[in-house]
Amino acid sequence: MSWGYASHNGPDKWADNFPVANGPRQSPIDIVPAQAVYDSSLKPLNIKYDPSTSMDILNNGHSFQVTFADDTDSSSLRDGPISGVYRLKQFHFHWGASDDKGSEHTVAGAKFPAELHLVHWNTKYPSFGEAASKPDGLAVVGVFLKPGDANPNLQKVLDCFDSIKAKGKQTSFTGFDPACLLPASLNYWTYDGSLTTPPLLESVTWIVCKETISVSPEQMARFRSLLFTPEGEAECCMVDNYRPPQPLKGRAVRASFQ
Ligand SMILES: NS(=O)(=O)c1ncc[nH]1
Ligand SMILES: [Zn+2]
Repeated sequence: MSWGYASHNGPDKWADNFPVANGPRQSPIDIVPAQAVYDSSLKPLNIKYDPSTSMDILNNGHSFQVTFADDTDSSSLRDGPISGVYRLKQFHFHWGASDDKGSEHTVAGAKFPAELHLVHWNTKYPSFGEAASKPDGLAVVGVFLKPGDANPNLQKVLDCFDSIKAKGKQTSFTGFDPACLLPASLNYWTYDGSLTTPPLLESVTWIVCKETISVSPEQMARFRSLLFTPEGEAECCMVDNYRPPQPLKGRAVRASFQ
């Protein structure tokens, strides 16, 4: 039985196979801006991505992800709340069956229809796999999607959904610069957390942007046209692939802005 987002294998069941699900630094969380502490020592995010590192786009049965070549530092994240260089490995999204839900982090209880995650690993470790088990191993930049005008940069990703509709489908996706998915302002909240999917490893420095990017209703419909299921199986729409907020357990959330 593998994990998923249904009632029989979803977030409430993950602790059965992944006991860290009840750990001290789980993600996502509800971010309460009024309780975030402004930290003037936090640096601006230093993000440099090289479009030639984008490789392919895959439906992995939980989300879709765009994977990057991470054998050099050419697509990486520096500064912000982290030390050293973290390489971009992949980005993916989480979304809902309707616009009233879908994000993993919430802001003073407010949910967004979708959330983008850009996953980076600390190059002080030899690989993503190694880094994923270390408390300072990963850094994920989160961006909320807000209903509004169509997002032309997002459309480039959505246009190849016909070739990755079912679980396991993959297609080439080169020359894409994920920086075009970032909001104009890189003001952020940051806290120590975890992967929001099994194995839920407590190795993530979360960097959640305050500013949102736009997505149109038609574009949200495209997200919801993907399938959790492989070809040949009864079709199950890929929707509500988000984990709800987890207990803060005394953690501080810092803000890079006043
Ligand atoms: N959703 S997440 O960014 O915490 C993640 N990345 C890889 C596995 N899970
Ligand atoms: Zn994610």
